[in-house]
Amino acid sequence: MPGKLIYLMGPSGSGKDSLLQLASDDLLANGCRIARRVITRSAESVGEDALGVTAEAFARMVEEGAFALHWQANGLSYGIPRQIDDWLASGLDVLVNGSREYLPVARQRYPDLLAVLLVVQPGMLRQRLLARKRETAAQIDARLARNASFVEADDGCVTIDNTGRLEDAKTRLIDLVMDARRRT
Ligand SMILES: Nc1ncnc2c1ncn2[C@@H]1O[C@H](COP(=O)(O)OP(=O)(O)O)[C@@H](O)[C@H]1O
Ligand SMILES: O=P(O)(O)OC[C@H]1O[C@H](OP(=O)(O)OP(=O)(O)O)[C@H](O)[C@@H]1O
Repeated sequence: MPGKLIYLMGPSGSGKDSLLQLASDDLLANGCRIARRVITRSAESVGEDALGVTAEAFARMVEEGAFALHWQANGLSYGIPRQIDDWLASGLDVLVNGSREYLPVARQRYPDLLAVLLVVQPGMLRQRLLARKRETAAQIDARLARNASFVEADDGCVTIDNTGRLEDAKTRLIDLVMDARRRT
């Protein structure tokens, strides 16, 4: 029986990377792999367990068919390795740190994916992005402006609120993943 693709999205600063890091052991223990992204961001500033590559290397990987999914945002290119298809075929669930903009394309390729939207109370994103100290003030403004173009949630996705403790968001994520597995 194929596994389930869990597509995690949320505005920049909502806590996707933090949540995946905190939940990684429990996800693994529950038969869910986390896809390691390839990003055209320097290794030092990747800030997650991603592979940083040059734009040229990324373009080559696209040509070679290295990615199951790939998109561009925030001036960067992101790729999800094809390996996820082997995991899914072998019955493992796979969690992807995805893009809200790219969701319709991802849905075409994986019609049964579970879309999960991580949200925080308005006003808190800037605070969290500033605390992260990865982007410049201008980059933070651009990321906040980008949010205006997305609806908060639709019928096709479930939400996790990360306004409070990250530990609570993790509990909700694990529940969702286990529930999705039971229904597959
Ligand atoms: N529940 C939380 N409470 C307080 N700070 C948090 C929480 N979740 C994430 N953060 C912090 O917010 C910042 C943005 O989180 P991050 O995981 O990088 O978000 P994203 O990957 O969605 O852009 C980081 O500095 C992180 O430590
Ligand atoms: O279409 P959107 O939903 O806006 O998403 C665009 C991209 O931004 C995030 O990446 P990244 O990890 O670089 O940014 P973040 O850490 O600031 O969330 C997200 O994971 C997407 O790859």
